Amino acid sequence: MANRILIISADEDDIPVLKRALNSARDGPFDVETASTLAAGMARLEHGGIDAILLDLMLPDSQGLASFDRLYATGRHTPILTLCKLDDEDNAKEAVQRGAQGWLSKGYFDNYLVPQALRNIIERMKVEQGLYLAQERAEITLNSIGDAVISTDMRGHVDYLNVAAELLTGWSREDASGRPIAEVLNIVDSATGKPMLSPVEHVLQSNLLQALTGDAILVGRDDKHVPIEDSAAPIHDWDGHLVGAVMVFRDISATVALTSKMRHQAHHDFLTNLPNRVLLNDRITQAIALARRSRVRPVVLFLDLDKFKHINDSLGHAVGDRLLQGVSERLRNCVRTSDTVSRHGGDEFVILLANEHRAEDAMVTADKILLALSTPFMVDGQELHTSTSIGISVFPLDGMDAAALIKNADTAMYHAKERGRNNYQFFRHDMNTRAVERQLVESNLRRALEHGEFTLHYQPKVNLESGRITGVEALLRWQHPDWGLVLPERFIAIAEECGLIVPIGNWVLRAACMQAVRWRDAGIAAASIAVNVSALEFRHRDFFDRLLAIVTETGADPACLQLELTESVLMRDVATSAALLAKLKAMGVQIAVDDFGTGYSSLSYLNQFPIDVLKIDQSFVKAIDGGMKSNGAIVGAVISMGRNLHQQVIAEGVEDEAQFAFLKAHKCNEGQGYWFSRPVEAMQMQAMLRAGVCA
Ligand SMILES: Nc1nc2c(ncn2[C@@H]2O[C@H](COP(=O)(O)O[C@H]3[C@@H](O)[C@H](n4cnc5c(=O)[nH]c(N)nc54)O[C@@H]3COP(=O)(O)O)[C@@H](O)[C@H]2O)c(=O)[nH]1
Repeated sequence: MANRILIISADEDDIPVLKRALNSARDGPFDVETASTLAAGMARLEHGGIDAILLDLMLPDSQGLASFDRLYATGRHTPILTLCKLDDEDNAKEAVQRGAQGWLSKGYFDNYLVPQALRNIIERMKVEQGLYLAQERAEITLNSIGDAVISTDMRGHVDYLNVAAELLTGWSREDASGRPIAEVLNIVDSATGKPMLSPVEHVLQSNLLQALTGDAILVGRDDKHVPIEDSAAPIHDWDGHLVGAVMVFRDISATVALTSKMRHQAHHDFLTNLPNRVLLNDRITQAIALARRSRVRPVVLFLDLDKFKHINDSLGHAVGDRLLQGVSERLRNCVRTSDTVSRHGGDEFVILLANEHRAEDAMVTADKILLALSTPFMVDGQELHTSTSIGISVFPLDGMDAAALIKNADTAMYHAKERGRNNYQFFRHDMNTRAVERQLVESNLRRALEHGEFTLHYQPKVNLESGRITGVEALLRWQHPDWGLVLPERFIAIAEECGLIVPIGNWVLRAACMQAVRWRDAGIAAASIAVNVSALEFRHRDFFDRLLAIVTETGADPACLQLELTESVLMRDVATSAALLAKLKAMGVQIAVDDFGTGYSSLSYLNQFPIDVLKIDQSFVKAIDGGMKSNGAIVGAVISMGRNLHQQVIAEGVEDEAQFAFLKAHKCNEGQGYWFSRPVEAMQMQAMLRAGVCA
C-alpha cells in the first residue's frame, strides 16, 4: 500500500517540486496531501492515515519551532521531517532534538533520495512502534504473571525484576539494579539450610539451561523464608554470545504446605492424630536397622482396650471416639519422645519402644500404661472405666521384621485378655498354636448360626429332699460338621471376644423358650428352664426388648424362664443392673446368680438385687470332700445366707454321694451335677421330666 505523506507548507514553489520527487519513487509513488497552514495540517492529522509529515517551519499561523512542537504534541507517533532552507538548518536541528526524525534542505527537494529517506523513516518508525509494543506487551505480561522473573547481565548483575520478583525478594527494581545476583537472591538449601548458588549463577557458568528445581528456600530482604521452585536460562545476543541470564521462580509455600498436610494425613490416624500403621511400620523398620548395629532391643506393645465395644455400643460412637482420644493422650504420656504410639484401628494401639536394652524394661512402661488407664475418663459428664490388655514382643527373638513383631505382640495380647484382661503378657512361641485355633474357631462360628449347627442340651436340677426334678439348665452345644460335638468351653469366650455372643445368645433364648412351649404343649408340668447370659448380652442396649419379643413371639411363660448371671456381670454397674433386673422381675422372669462365691462381690450390693436363686460354684462343692474341715464351711455359709435372704440355694457340680449327703444335711434346696444326670438331649430330658426324677 502506498504511504501517505502530508506536506504542510505555505510555499507554493516547494510543493510541486516535492510532489514530483515523491512521485518519481521507483518502488511506487506516495499519496501526497497538502495543507498550507498548521491548523489545516493538524485537522488533517486528526483524521488519521498519515504515515509521515513534511513540515515547513515557516507557516503563516505558527512560525518556527512552535509549529513543530504543536504538531509533534498532536501526532507524536507520526514521523515528522522538517523542511528548511540550505542556510538555515539550526531550527531543523533543534526540531530533531525535540523529536523530529530529520530534515530536508530545500536545495535537495528534487533529489531522488528524498523518497528513499522518507521510506526509511516510515519503516524505522514502524519498527520502533513494533518494538515499543513488544516491549510494552512483555512488561505488562511480566508484571501480570504470578511468577517472579529476574534477569542479569553476563557478570551476574541484576538488570531487571518484575513486580512478583520485587515482592518475593523484598528488593525494588531500582535498589536491585546493578547488584550481584547473590546479594538480591539469597537462596539456601531447604534440607540443610546451607547457602546455594542461584540457578542464574549456574547458567552463567555453564551457558546451559537450568531445569526446574524445588528444593530451595529464598531468604527475603526482610529475612522471610519462602520455599521456591525455580528455573533459569541464558540470554544470547544477535551473534549468539552469552549476555546474561533470566531466572523464573515462584512461591511454593501453598504446595509445600498441602504436600506436607497430605503426607501427614497418609501417615497419621484422623481421629487421634497418632501415627498410623504405615508410619509405625517405617519406624519399627528403622529401629530394627539401628538395633542390628547397636545393643538396643526394640519392643512392640500391642494394646486392645477391654470392653471398648460395649462402651461404643451402649453410649454411642461419639463417646467412643472421645474415649479413644483420651486414651491416646495418656498413652503418649507414658512413653519417651523417641518411642512411637500408633493407632492400629478400632480400639487397638501399637507402641514401639525403640531404645530398650532389656526386655524387662518394657514391663515398666506396660505397668505405667495399666496404671494410667485405670483412672476413669470423664466424657460428656460421664465417668467411663476402661482398661487394656497388652501383648509384648521383643526384637529379635519374637520377630525379625515389623510384621512379625506386631503379629506376635497381637497374639500375646489375646493371651492377656484370656488371663482376665487389664494385664500384659510377653509373647511365647507356643502362643501361636492357640492363636491359630482361636482364628479357626472364630471363622467357623460365623457360619454356625446360618447353618443351624447349634443345639441345646439340658441338665436337670433336683430337689435334694424329694429327689424330684425342679427345672433344667439349657446348655449350648455346637454340632460342627467336621469336629463333631463342640463344648462351650472351646467357643463361648471367643464368641464373647468377637461379639458373636449376642446373636448366639438370642438363638439360645429363643430355642429355650420354644422348648418350654413344646414341653408345656406335651403336658409336662411347668419346669423352669435356666439360660446362661453373658456380660455382653446383658449389657447390650436391646437386651430387655429382645427378650420380651422372644417371649411374646414364642408364647413362653416368662415365669418358666430363669436367667443365670454371674456375680461379676451384676456388680460391674450396680445401678444399671438393678434397674434391668427390676424390669425383668416385673416381666415375671427369675434371676439366678451363677458361680456364686467366685466373684468376691459385696454382699450389701447383692442384697439390693431381686435375686431368686444362688448357685454355689462347683469349685466349692468339689472341695466338700477334699478332706479339710474348712472345705464345707463356705458351702454351709452360703446355704444359711440364702435361707436368711429367702433365696433358693442350688449347688452345682454335684458328682458324688458324699457331696450330695453333705448338701442334704445342710438343707441345701437343690443340686445339679453328674451325680443326678449329665446334660442330655431334649428328648431324653423330656422323658426324665415326664417321670419327674432323673433316670
Ligand atoms: N453365655 C452362655 N454360656 C453358656 C451357654 N451354655 C453353656 N455356657 C457356659 O459354658 C460353660 C461350660 O458349659 P458346659 O460345658 O455346658 O458345662 C456345664 C455343665 O456340663 C457342667 N457340669 C454340670 N454338672 C457337672 C459336674 O457334676 N461336674 C463337672 N465337672 N461339670 C459339670 O457345668 C457347666 C454348667 O455351668 P454353669 O453354667 O455355671 O451352671 C459354663 O460356664 C456355662 O455357663 C450359653 O448358652 N450361653
